[in-house]
Amino acid sequence: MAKQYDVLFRLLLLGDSGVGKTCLLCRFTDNEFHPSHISTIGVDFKMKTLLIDGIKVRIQIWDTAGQERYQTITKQYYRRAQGIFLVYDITSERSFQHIMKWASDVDELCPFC
Ligand SMILES: Nc1nc2c(ncn2[C@@H]2O[C@H](COP(=O)(O)OP(=O)(O)OP(=O)(O)O)[C@@H](O)[C@H]2O)c(=O)[nH]1
Repeated sequence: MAKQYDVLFRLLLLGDSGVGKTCLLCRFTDNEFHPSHISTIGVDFKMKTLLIDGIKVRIQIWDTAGQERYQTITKQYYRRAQGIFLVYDITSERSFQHIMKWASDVDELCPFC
């Protein structure tokens, strides 16, 4: 059976609830947009495989809940990530200001990320 991928990258989306993390992920993996906001519960993930210079690169993107009540769960995923996207809503200054808080959580839990 042919190998499904050559390399795997695990990436993580972080940011306040409602900033559009799930929408970004759906657009990237399925090229779809769903206007309703259904809050992510805990963590979810999607994958996409790209062919780059003949190498099959599988990207596994973990979509985390922005709501504070799920942070005990979501923080367990920081260390496993090889890259982290900090997401904010360009129409919400508050969500932009909170990026500092998300970044400091990452620094604390995952200093070598
Ligand atoms: N106008 C506009 N609305 C967007 C865009 N991206 C997302 N939204 C809307 O923003 C809302 C929240 O999007 P989600 O992707 O569910 O937000 P989230 O960050 O995953 O939220 P949590 O799962 O609660 O952390 C939805 O109602 C989307 O329709 C965008 O680019 N433009």
